[in-house]
Amino acid sequence: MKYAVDASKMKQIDEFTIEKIGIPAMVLMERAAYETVSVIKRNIKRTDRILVVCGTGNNGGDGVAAGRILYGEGYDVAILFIGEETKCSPQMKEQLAIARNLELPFENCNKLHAYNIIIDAIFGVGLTRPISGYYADIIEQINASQSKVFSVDIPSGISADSGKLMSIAVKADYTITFGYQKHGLLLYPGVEYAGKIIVADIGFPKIAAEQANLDTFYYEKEDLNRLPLRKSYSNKGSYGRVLVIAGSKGVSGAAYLSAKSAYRCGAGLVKVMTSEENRAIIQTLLPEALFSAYDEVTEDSEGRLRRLLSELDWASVIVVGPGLGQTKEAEYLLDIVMNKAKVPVIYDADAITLLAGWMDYQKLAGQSRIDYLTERLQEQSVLTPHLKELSRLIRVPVSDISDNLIDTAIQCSYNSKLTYVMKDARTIVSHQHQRYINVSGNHGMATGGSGDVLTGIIAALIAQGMTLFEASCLGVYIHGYAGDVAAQEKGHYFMMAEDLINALEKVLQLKGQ
Ligand SMILES: NC(=O)C1=CN([C@@H]2O[C@H](COP(=O)(O)OP(=O)(O)OC[C@H]3O[C@@H](n4cnc5c(N)ncnc54)[C@H](OP(=O)(O)O)[C@@H]3O)[C@@H](O)[C@H]2O)[C@@H](O)CC1
Ligand SMILES: [K+]
Repeated sequence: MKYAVDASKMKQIDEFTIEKIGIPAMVLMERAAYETVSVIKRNIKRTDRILVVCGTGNNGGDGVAAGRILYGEGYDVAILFIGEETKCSPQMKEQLAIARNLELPFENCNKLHAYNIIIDAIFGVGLTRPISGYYADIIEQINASQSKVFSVDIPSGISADSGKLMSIAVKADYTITFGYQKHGLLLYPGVEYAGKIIVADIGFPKIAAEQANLDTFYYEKEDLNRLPLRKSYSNKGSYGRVLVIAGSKGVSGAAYLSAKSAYRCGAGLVKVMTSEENRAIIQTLLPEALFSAYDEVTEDSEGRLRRLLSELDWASVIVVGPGLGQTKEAEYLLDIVMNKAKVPVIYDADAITLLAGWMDYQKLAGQSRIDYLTERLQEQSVLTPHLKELSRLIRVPVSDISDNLIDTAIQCSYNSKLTYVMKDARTIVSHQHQRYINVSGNHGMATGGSGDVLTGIIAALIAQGMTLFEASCLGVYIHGYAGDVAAQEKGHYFMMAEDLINALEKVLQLKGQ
């Protein structure tokens, strides 16, 4: 697990390190410059011509210092300073003075074509507003050039908070970022502008991060070790009972995919509760699953309710929604789950659309939709909307959500015990004040049934004892990782949901490696 920061958390860490610990800003800057140089040297040739493009802030200072170090080692380097010198930060002023004392060449016009390596040190985490004028012209020229581009801390023009373009941004081949990953480098489109990202340690002490209360993290391969332990002395009862309430007349795929994924991720028992019509197909495709029909014709309504309640009591975790439809029947089932379930519930797909529809007809008496959900659903609930479903749920346009993914996640879960899994190219899992940004996965996963697989994986992890938040974060990571394996084996066009389930075999075997 690694933390990622936004601009304000990074500033808190900087300030604490400089002011409370006493490490001078220039020391940090020199270390940042050395780390930058070390990455550059590994990726260029001695004969290359290097142009360092610097802005007025400390990002520019890092760039000038890196240029000076390379110059000292005999590289062919020039500095292009853009901006007004009177506006420079104190450290940038010092770096410029040092560079001048050493008679580093300064380029005073933008002859970018004469250089084949560009160090982008125009803006870092201090970028606060859209870029225009001369700055935008230079960035355009950098992007049009054939040069290899190294961005210092973050590609200039990418918001460190959201990953969005502040009108235009440098397209880098490498980004050397200091101390911590930035939200903007993990989120789209920032990811695509950053190229290969190197997180460099420049000596921020641990205590600086602790006092900043870092609250956003991501997983890497070693986090697969978080998978629940399996004991040699155990039986199927030790690994939980997943009840998948899913599917409708003639719609069995979603229920099948969810249930199979739950089994493949280690759940002890999985029961599919679906329409009687799906009995034959589910029992043929997945004979390991128990079966229960929610529309048994021989039952009267009381008998049916009794059986539904006993199924809810049987389960240690419930999935409701995949392929369930939005009929009266589906509403009835959802209503019972919401009111009677005493175990964790994952609300997915049609269940989320039905919840949104209910809220449309309710008089919420000034209560926000997020607060209504918090009050109405059991604390032990996970909601897994993709952005369109989330938009219907909280009545915020998709474009606003996608422009403010992290802020939306904070709003949803800050005053709530619910866990939100906001599914997108970078899925965000949010629970109270913590957020997880998922970095596994690829566009090949944008295929029917992919979400049903995810739901089954999360359910299995909850069934095996993980908390809802942990299970959601790890479930999303595993799902994406399986997508990466499937893409490697089958290709982005060809792969489909069943391939994700098959790829789980390889992913789960990575635990302990
Ligand atoms: N502090 C530390 O300890 C360490 C910091 N480090 C480095 O410092 C970087 C952060 O430095 P920073 O805070 O000085 O901000 P930075 O990104 O250089 O840009 C701010 C400048 O840009 C300007 N500006 C902003 N938007 C603009 C626009 N649209 N168009 C035009 N101008 C615009 C803004 O001007 P103003 O808003 O004042 O008009 C200001 O002059 C960080 O990313 C890392 O690389 C490392 O050395 C490690 C130690
Ligand atoms: K930069």
